[in-house]
Amino acid sequence: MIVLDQVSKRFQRRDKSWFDAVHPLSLTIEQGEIFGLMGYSGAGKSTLLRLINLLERPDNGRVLIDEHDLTALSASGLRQARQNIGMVFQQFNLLSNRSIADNIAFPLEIAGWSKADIDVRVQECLNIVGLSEHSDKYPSQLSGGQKQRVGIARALAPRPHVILADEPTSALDPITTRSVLECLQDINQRFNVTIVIVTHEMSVIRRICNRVALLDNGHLVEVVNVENNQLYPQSPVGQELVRED
Ligand SMILES: Nc1ncnc2c1ncn2[C@@H]1O[C@H](COP(=O)(O)OP(=O)(O)OP(=O)(O)O)[C@@H](O)[C@H]1O
Repeated sequence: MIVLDQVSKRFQRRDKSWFDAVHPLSLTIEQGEIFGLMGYSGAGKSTLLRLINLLERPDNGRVLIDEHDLTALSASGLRQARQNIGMVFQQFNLLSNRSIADNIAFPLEIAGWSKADIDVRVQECLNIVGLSEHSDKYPSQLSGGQKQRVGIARALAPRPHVILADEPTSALDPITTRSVLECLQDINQRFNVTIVIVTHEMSVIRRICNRVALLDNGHLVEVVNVENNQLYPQSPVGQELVRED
């Protein structure tokens, strides 16, 4: 379970004035959910996502994952805790000079796994995302959708409880988007991994999310349930986002 307790984040602009990217907000995401963060550009979605693994440290408030307060951890404690939180990026962020298998192995090497355990786990993850026959290729030899599957396999490799996905399908065409979303959904269902996904596409929310937090100018406007691929926001901004879909 992820608990954001009154977290906030402000950035300093070039002219030294301060800008509130995330106003104080609280949110609880249950283990096993696929939870969306949605809003217009600049709403604070990515910043909020990055507060969950402390890639951005909140100015105030606490972030609890499985009841551990990440904001109270030392640097080494935080490194350890991050093993439990995978991340998937819009532009994949693969290492171009490493093979697919070695990209997936990377977080396991950092975490100090043995070579034998890494080899087994990499094969498992390749299998899960359907890329077993591509293990010796390099990222430049894969399509966008395949690259994102490698990104997902890499995030999954250390057996995290949580995967944070920042616009994972925004660089992909609609058909590839569908297959990448199915891959995320499959991982969620098979391994009960909580997935938090930032998107500006309502279709992504409809397809795979259980709930979505709607953000507007750094404020949490409402949290909406998604049932049978439908959602009925109450807020004006939520209704606008649905209407524009
Ligand atoms: N490191 C930073 N320094 C200064 N301002 C920042 C920083 N990171 C984000 N911001 C600002 O905070 C606001 C929220 O950014 P964020 O990326 O979280 O929004 P978003 O909803 O994900 O938007 P988008 O859909 O465009 O990516 C934006 O105005 C952005 O310019």
